Parts: sequence; structure tokens; C-alpha cells
Amino acid sequence: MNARKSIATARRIVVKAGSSSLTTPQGRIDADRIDALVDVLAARRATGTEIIFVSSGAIAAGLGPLGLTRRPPDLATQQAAASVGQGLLVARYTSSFARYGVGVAQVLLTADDMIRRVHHRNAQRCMAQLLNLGVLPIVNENDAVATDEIRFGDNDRLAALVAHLTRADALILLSDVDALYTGDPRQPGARRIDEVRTSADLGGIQLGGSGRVGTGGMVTKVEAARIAGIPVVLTNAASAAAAIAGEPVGTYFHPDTRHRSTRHLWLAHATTGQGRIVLDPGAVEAIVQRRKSLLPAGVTGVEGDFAAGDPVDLCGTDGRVVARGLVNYDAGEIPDLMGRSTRWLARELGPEYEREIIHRDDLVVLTTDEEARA
Ligand SMILES: Nc1ncnc2c1ncn2[C@@H]1O[C@H](COP(=O)(O)OP(=O)(O)O)[C@@H](O)[C@H]1O
Ligand SMILES: N[C@@H](CCC(=O)OP(=O)(O)O)C(=O)O
Repeated sequence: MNARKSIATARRIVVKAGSSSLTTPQGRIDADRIDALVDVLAARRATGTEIIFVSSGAIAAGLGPLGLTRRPPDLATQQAAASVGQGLLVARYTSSFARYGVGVAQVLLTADDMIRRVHHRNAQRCMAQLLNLGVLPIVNENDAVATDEIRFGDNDRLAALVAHLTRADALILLSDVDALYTGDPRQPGARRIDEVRTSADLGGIQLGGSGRVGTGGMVTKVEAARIAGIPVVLTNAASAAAAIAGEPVGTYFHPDTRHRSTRHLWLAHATTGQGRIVLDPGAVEAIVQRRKSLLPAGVTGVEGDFAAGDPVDLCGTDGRVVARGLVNYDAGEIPDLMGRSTRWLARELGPEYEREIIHRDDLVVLTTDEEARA
């Protein structure tokens, strides 16, 4: 079967557009290009397909109104620009979709919302209800509260996780480049890639820097395609109609069918460990082979200054990272617990110390070096 058919027949699609496709180089909303994209989304929606739109561009759209000529380097000004730009963007989408009688909703998410169980469930419920109500969700990162430590920064991986969250059938990534190339297409000699079947097809490809207003470049798009677990097409906004119709434009990424939950994908691919916990060989075996929770008895050391709830790396005594998880204790509490049984801890310190250092539901095993670096 023609792989692209899965896009043409998808019942729920996440479409992500990058800053460069939505804003002008002067840091303003590009109303014509937004209308053109909305035309495409509304047309597909009219056939009964549910669309979730992940829109970047808040920071870029806030530059002009704030008198800035380029993307600010500091987080506070980026947050301020995003806060200005996000309102303008959504106002524009609201009136553009209104031409088709389509109501829209703004959904702002942080990386934290993807991994914290309660937030994740709430986001999932909200999105499902918006779709039930026939409203088109427009998603962006909640830039005003995202910190440098735990932040998407780009929207490519956010879009992949939103695709999981909404159980979408396909993901379309729209950028300023019409496909993935063997190297930055601004450099001579770069060749276009039609299809990516496995990560082996990416060998030797240069996934260099991003454009002027975007952030992730191709690295985060390839990463998004890898974690989406569904068919992904990467192309430019001008080819959006063709891509969404399943025509052979851009680069088609075949799905990686390894199933993992959204939170686990996020933990594995997009968080950075805020510290390290060193495990004895028995604990490494329990976590990697038997997928158990991490108990204090198996911990031999702790490095870094993390707080309960932070992602931390778990490593063996050889220093190799074997897993990442959301820790239940602050770094300063762990030395007193190390090597102790949970029963001893409950008796000596109180019942609240009977809990795991990391619960198995909050753990992801990093089986390859590549994943450990993600
Ligand atoms: N191998 C590659 N193939 C295609 N584009 C690449 C590659 N390496 C780097 N790029 C650059 O990545 C840019 C797109 O990334 P980015 O600016 O983050 O886009 P967006 O704002 O759409 O998310 C392109 O403009 C292109 O110059
Ligand atoms: N949340 C940010 C996304 C930043 C960004 O540059 O993303 P992208 O253009 O998708 O690489 C914004 O709306 O400006």
C-alpha cells in the first residue's frame, strides 16, 4: 500500500507550523500565509477529519510590537515577546477560522504538563472535549512559565507528544524548508530525502542549525518524527494542501511502532536529568531487566541538586546512564535513605518514607547510548 494513503485517510491529524511559516522577517504576523494555511486546515476539517493545530510563532509575532529586530537571547524577553505575540496570533486564527464558521481554542502546555500524571490527564481530557465540541484546538508551549531547564523551546517535539496525547493518526510538520535534505539546503550539494524508514536512513545527514526565527532546526523535527509513532510528513507551508492530501511532497517518515506512553517518550527524549542517582548492580538489573521501581536499598550515591518531581538520570557504578525517572525526594534527603530497606525507613522515620525513590511508572529505561544522551 502507498504509505501516504495513511495521511489521506487519517481521521485525526496534528498539524504543526513553525514560526518561519507564520510570521514576517520583521516580527509581525503574516496574515496572508495564516489565511492560506487556515484554508487548507478548514478544507480537510470539512471532510470530517479532526485537526489539532500546533502553532509556533508567539515569540516571533511579539518582536515587531515590542520594537525588537531579532529574537532576544534572554528567557525573560522571550517570555514577554511570546506573551504579546500569542494573543495576537490567536486573535488572528479566531477571525481566520471564523470565515469557515470554525471555533478555535487556545491550549498552552508546558513540558511539565506532559510528564506529571494529573496535568497530563487534564490536558488529555480537555483536548478530547474540545474535539467533541467541534472546536479546533490551537496548541503552543506556555512560554510565559516555561523555564530553561525544562522547556520544549521548539514545538516539534511538543507536536509529537500532542499527537500521542490526542491519539492522532498522522502528524504534519510545516517548516520553511520543503523537505529534509542531506545537509542544510542553504549549502550547495544538499540532496532532498523522500522517505525515512528507519534511523539507519538518517546516517550521515547533517541536521544543522535552524532558520532566523525558528529554534529547533531539523534535529527536533527528526526527533519528533521518531517519537510520534505515527506517519509523519515534513514539508513547507506552501505544500500543506498536498501533504495533507497524501501527495508525495516533502519527506515521509514511516512510523516507529515501539509503543510507549507519552510521558515515557518525553522522559526519554526531551528531558535533561537534573542530577544523578548511582545504583548498585542489583538495582540496575531490577530496573533494566525487571522494570521494577527504584528503592532506597539499591542506591549508593547521589549527585546534583534536584528537587522531588525533577527528572534524574540513573547510572550504574561505571557511570553509564541506564534510565531516567521522576524522583520522589529532594537530593538532600537521599543520603539518609541510601542502602536502607523501605520497612526500616518507615519504622525509623515514619510511614511517609515507605515510598520508592522512583516509581516504576515514572521510569524509562534508556537502552541505547543515543537515548541516554537525548
Ligand atoms: N538537513 C537539513 N534539511 C533541511 N533543512 C535543514 C537541514 N539542516 C538544517 N536545516 C535548516 O532548518 C531550518 C528549519 O528549522 P527551523 O528554523 O527551526 O524551522 P521552524 O521554524 O519551521 O520550526 C531550515 O530553514 C533549514 O535551513
Ligand atoms: N513556543 C514558541 C516556539 C518557538 C519556536 O521557534 O518554534 P519553531 O518555530 O517551531 O522552531 C513560540 O511560539 O514562539
